[in-house]
Amino acid sequence: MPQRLVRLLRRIMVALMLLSVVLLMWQHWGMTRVIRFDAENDAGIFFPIDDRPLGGKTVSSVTRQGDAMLLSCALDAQAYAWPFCEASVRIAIAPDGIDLSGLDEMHLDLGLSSPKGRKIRIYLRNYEPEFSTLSEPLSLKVNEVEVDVPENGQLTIPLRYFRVASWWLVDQKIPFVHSDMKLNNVSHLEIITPNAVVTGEYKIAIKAIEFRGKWLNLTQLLAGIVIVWLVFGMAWLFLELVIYRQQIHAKRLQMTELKNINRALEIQAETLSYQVRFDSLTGALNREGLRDFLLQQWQGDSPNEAGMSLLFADLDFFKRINDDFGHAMGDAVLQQFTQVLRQEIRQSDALVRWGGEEFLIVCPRTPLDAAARLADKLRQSIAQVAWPNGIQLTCSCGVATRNEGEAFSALIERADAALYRAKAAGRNRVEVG
Ligand SMILES: Nc1nc2c(ncn2[C@@H]2O[C@H](COP(=O)(O)OP(=O)(O)OP(=O)(O)O)[C@@H](O)[C@H]2O)c(=O)[nH]1
Repeated sequence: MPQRLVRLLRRIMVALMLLSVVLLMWQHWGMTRVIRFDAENDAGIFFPIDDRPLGGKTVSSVTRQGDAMLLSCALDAQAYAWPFCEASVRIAIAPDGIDLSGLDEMHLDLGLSSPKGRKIRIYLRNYEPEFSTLSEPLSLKVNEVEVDVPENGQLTIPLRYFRVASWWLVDQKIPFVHSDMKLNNVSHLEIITPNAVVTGEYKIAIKAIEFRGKWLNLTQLLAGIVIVWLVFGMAWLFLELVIYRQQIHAKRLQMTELKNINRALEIQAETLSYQVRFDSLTGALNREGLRDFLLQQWQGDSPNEAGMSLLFADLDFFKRINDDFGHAMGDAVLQQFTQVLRQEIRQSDALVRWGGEEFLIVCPRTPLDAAARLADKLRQSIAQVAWPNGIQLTCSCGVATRNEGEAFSALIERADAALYRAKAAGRNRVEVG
């Protein structure tokens, strides 16, 4: 992977680690969400309710008193079986309530004056379309707690302590599947006198109501962090995959290029090896090629073994062809001369251009008389060839057979001497050395 990209990904990873730690710390010590209602700003949402519509004689009112809303209640415990009075606080307008389900606790700043005890009931009324209707206030689910109000009036209640009122479930004939506590759509809060009451004056001063919690709970935050890490990890893996594929592609191209270069070098090596051993004009072996041939030849046989014959063939008056018809014609004649010689000799013989128009024919395991016959056959063939431009050509040949233990150079010298004699004797002849 390119270094720049790796550095960038590492930085992002470090940033994500820091962000995760910061978010977890913030969730633990901060991230506070507060929904607050107080007498000073929200006086209009407090209403008195009592038991008179149900046949009771309790009289209640809600008035503003300083920084609190005061529920004053003349409670008559005789006229009705379940006497009560309450301050109803409309925190939203049904059917659109407030979702308190993600919050942790409810805090009340209260004052209480009661003829008996310090208990109050609190209802959180949840609108649920499965059974709630706007025309029937009692159809909103009643989630309740009954608590003691401390002397200082600072009351904190975890929201999970609320329970659906059993009397409400019975009254409203709510099916079991809807009987769980739900605070996802709360439109009303009610602060009510307790269950067991005596006749007398009750006063509840409500300064503030707060719902407190976190913007995100720990589970939500952890889920979010895990998702972000998973996305980051997958993006990293995907990137690695893309880069890996690119690298493989580049490697393949490189391999193909190397193969091509290799092939070109092989061809070049083959060409060079050919050029080193063969004469470029005639295709006959050159002196290096002759060396190779002799080495191969002597791999099996002893170098001192007799029986190898050598023919030294040379075109007669070749110079004249160059002079009369030009050098190109001379080259063509040399090529044709080579072809004729090659056709006449055996596969196991070696045809070597010794220099200029001089050619050696090395015949392994060939006695002198056979070599002399071959030389004469060659001479006759050359004389019979139809050369270009009606040229008449002959060749002379010196033949020698290797004596046991004789150096190859000595054999060449003897064949050359025989050729010299053939030339001296008038050309178009074979002389044996
Ligand atoms: N066209 C051509 N001519 C070459 C080549 N190599 C050598 N020659 C020519 O061959 C000629 C050889 O001349 P000489 O040595 O006098 O031999 P010759 O004319 O055949 O005479 P004899 O051998 O005495 O019969 C020279 O003119 C060289 O320039 C070649 O590769 N191509």
